[in-house]
Amino acid sequence: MRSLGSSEACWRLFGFNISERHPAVYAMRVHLQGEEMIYYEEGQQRQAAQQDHTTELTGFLSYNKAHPDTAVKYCDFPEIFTWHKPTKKWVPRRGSFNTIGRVLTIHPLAGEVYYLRMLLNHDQSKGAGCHEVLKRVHGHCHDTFKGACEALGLLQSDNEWHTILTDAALTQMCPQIKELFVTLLLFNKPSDPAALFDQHYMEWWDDLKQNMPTPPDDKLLRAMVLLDIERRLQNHSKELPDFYLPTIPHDMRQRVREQDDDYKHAHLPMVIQEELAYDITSLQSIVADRLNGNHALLPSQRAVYDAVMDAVQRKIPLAIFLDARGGTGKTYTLNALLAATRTLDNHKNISLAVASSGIVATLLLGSRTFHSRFKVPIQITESTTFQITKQSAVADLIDRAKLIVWDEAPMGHRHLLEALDRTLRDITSQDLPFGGKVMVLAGDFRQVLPVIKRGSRAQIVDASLKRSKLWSHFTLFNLTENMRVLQSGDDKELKEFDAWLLQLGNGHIDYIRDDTMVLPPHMCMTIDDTSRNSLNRSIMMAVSWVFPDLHDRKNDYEWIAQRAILAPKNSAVDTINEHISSTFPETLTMCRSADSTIDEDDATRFPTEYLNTINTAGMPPHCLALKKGMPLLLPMNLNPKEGLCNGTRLIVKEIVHGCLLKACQLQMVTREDGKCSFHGSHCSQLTMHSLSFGNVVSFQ
Ligand SMILES: Nc1ncnc2c1ncn2[C@@H]1O[C@H](COP(=O)(O)OP(=O)(O)OP(=O)(O)O)[C@@H](O)[C@H]1O
Repeated sequence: MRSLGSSEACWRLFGFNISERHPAVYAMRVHLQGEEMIYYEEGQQRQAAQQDHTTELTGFLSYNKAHPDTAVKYCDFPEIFTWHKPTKKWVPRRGSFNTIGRVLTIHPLAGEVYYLRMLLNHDQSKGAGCHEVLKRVHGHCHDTFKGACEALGLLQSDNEWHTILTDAALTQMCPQIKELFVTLLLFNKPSDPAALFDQHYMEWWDDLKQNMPTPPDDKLLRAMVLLDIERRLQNHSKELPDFYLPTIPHDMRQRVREQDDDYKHAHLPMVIQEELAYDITSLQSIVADRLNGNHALLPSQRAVYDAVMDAVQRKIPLAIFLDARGGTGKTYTLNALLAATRTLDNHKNISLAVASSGIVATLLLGSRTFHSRFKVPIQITESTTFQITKQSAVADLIDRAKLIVWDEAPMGHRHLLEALDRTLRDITSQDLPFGGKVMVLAGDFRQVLPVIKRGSRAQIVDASLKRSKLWSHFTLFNLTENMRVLQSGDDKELKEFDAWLLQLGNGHIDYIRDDTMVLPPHMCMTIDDTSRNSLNRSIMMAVSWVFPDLHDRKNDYEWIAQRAILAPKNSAVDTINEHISSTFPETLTMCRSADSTIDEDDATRFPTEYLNTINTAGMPPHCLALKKGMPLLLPMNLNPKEGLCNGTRLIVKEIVHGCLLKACQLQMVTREDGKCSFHGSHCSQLTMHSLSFGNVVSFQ
């Protein structure tokens, strides 16, 4: 020890403690039955064997046996009990010493004892009176601790996926099961997808058999199921080999094409087929309604429509920016454009729609996120290029597209626009802005600008599209009439809110300080003095202000879809969730992740219980406590095509085996009178098991 200064030197001279451990950590032994560690001097084996071998673990088991009401986990025992060494017994703690227990770390290669340790850290150890009881899960006594861990969903294994697929075969239609399998592949990384496929594919072909003129043989049906899975994976830019699934031999593909009408024209890449598969009648009726129907485009909307249609039909380059704040009919106009252009050229015209966020992508006809459509890398810089090769199917699709629509474009970094320009010039081999395509960008610069991590105002402004050298190529169109307010009739509150929002966006609100402003009183909640100083009470008040009588109104989707609580930190979200969940009388289901290190050697440095405690931004918590009827918000783009993306609202309907969630999706629909309302659509299935960082569904 070196004393660095006079104060440190004095401290040392006076003999004060130079280290302290708080709280005290009690190391707890773990061993299999009858495998307690015994220490003895050489030649003392006999005496040692006759001694009392009680350890903390056997003491814990005996205590539970004698006191069946003790429901405390092994690892939590030292917080309430103290280990009396002379008698080798746990006795209730008298003082309020702050001690925590840590079960000694075991390497995964140690076998059963490693899994025993896992169970001792789990609720399973509560009240366990012997080793065997730990193996009993849901009434079934497993042969091994590993089996018990698997049954509890604590291990990365495919067993639960087998169970889910078996259950699905009994209750669901084939296309739903195949979609579920694709979700498993994409987000849960089963360890042996080929084995899962081989075991279950026979239950997935009923829908394919129906269209066949003659009964197909098993080999052909297997190829057809694989082809179906391949098409579904391609929607997510994935292929069968990405998941070690068998590929389909060329002659089998040929046989499928000859047999099945659906696959006859399958010579075009899937991404192109998808863009040619719109229901033309419904597109035509959208166009008819928006040109001449009861809800015809306003003159300002029509001006955009006419300019774009003219450019597409005459095949001349055009770049438009549609500046429109929320509710002015941007999506309405863009959908009219997409519908009209897709019916051109004998319905063979391709128009691509992309949006900066998943939730906006669900509102535009046939839209994808900008990132997924153009394969944008995660890090974007000035020289970024999209991961699209000139020979790829996506390049072919982009080359065929006559119109590209990008909604909520101001959220995108100018580097994205510039990279898109380079990509389009390269794919079309035309040295014109955006390769000579008709580009329609839409959005509102008053809303969210590109997110620059810890960026200053100047850096954010510099990242905006307006700072791009390409901005000068855009012609500006404006939509100013707020249709949402207009449709509401004489809703004074909505009108006032719209006016206030506009003032805010234009920077005309009075700020108290740099970034602090006073909200209008009707937007604020009043809080009484007693609640002001108590975080929990104020959270409870906020919850009942936003969601009064939630449980009684849990089926009122319109009402639920109109409210949300935003919180800056995961910890606050957890507190709010806990409070809301406690208002539901239904049984609580705990859905836990199975966390493990990628490298087994790291397992001793980062034990499972430590991984379970990690709760950072972008990562779901280890434990999701769900109840039937609870509203949820999905925080990631899971399957935008099915409407499951960051921001989708769901209502819990059922939790199967603690790892599959069946939830009703709240979707916005435009009614006959042109107004929008929410309704609960089909039941979505989401898997909820995190097998490694980042591939999980979570709810907040
Ligand atoms: N010309 C129109 N005739 C009738 N209804 C319209 C018209 N234009 C827009 N609407 C309706 O106004 C509402 C708002 O339109 P839309 O959702 O397209 O606005 P937006 O600008 O995309 O809003 P946001 O940015 O908030 O998504 C919708 O219900 C839409 O059906």
